[in-house]
Amino acid sequence: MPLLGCIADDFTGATDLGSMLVRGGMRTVQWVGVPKPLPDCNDVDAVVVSLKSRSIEPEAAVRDSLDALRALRAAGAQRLLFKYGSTFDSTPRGNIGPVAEALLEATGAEQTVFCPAFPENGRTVYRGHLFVGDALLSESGMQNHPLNPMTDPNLVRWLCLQSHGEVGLVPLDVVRAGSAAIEARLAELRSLGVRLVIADATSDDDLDAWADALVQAPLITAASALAAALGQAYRRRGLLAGHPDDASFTPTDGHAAVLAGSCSMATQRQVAAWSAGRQALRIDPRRLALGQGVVDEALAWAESRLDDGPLLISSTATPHEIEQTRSSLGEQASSLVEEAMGRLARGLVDLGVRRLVVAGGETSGAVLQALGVASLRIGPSIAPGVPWTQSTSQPKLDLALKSGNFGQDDFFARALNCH
Ligand SMILES: Nc1ncnc2c1ncn2[C@@H]1O[C@H](COP(=O)(O)OP(=O)(O)O)[C@@H](O)[C@H]1O
Ligand SMILES: O=C(O)[C@@H](O)C(=O)COP(=O)(O)O
Repeated sequence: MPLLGCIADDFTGATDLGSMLVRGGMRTVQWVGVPKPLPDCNDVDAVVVSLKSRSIEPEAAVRDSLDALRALRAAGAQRLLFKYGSTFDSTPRGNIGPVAEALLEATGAEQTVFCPAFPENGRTVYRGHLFVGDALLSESGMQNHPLNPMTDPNLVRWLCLQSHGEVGLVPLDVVRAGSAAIEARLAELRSLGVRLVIADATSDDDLDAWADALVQAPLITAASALAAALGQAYRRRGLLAGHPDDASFTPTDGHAAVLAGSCSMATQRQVAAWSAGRQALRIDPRRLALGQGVVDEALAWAESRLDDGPLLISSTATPHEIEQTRSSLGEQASSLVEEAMGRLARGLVDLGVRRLVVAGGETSGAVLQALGVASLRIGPSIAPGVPWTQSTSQPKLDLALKSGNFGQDDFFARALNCH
């Protein structure tokens, strides 16, 4: 029976979380949406439901998250974790605040923490301010995100905008005083009616302290890194019975390709590094909007080259180019590109691609939905937060869903072993 049920607001975030749960010693399955009928979950410690709820209307995100909660409860999950991006990807309207408040209501939990820190990937929270490496969130490149520009690094202020309730903070000095001090501060905030609490944390030891403090919590909201610490804390308390998974599988035979729809800075570097010496094609959203057969052209290009080795198709653009596209296409630019990425994925699989790297959370959601993948097994890690996964349905596909800002510059070549 799963101890922990997880709701992830995007698909790369879900595999990131799956990878960390496995690292934390939890036997984990990942569902793409809510499967019908529900699979048997007796032999797992954690179930992750991947939603595409990060950038939709807040009401729709709440509805999808509550559906996922019902399914997780029906599967027997006792505790709940709501996973969002370690860069707190959201807008002043949501969806982190509205979903968290709806989950508080539905679970009857009195309070929940918000812990986006992921120190191994440079995301730290100090005095409620989120840093990416040495830069404040709002100067990290995330201020230019096409869907959720992160223009304020102060998470207390940012979460306040999206929530009804008051937002509190457990600062680092309390965290460093240990889990009992954290619990005492949470109780004090509860007595003041503060139900939403930002968690300072700048190191993995801080996450261990948080995990110990939250071992009995019915509802936690966080990025993935806390999950690894939570798994270990659950085991220390004797809450996990089975042996951890060995996250390994035999790579599937077939062609390999990369689809990049992320415009994040790390993806821009990764696309440039790949394109410097390997097969690469760029698609232009403005040509997509004109209905110029861009997807068919790209698939014809791929068909004649797949035998020569892995190739990349991307829409990755600089902030300036995105601005230009947005001024001519408006909001529809993102959905046009996502729809094209879904069709490209289907076309590539028809051409024999069986190993697919996808860059971008929304992009991965569009691709998995287009491919009709229902659930994934978590495999070996390629970079912190990015594992290989394998689809459990036919045709068997190896999928690496890369969060926009994760991975080294040569991530694509590393993933596909083509150094
Ligand atoms: N050239 C482009 N112009 C405008 N939007 C784009 C372009 N390329 C991709 N997009 C859109 O930008 C969004 C990127 O989000 P996502 O895939 O989640 O990446 P990340 O993981 O970096 O956040 C997607 O909706 C994608 O369709
Ligand atoms: O926690 C993270 O940063 C990632 O798991 C994640 O969710 C990032 O989202 P995308 O950059 O949109 O892939």
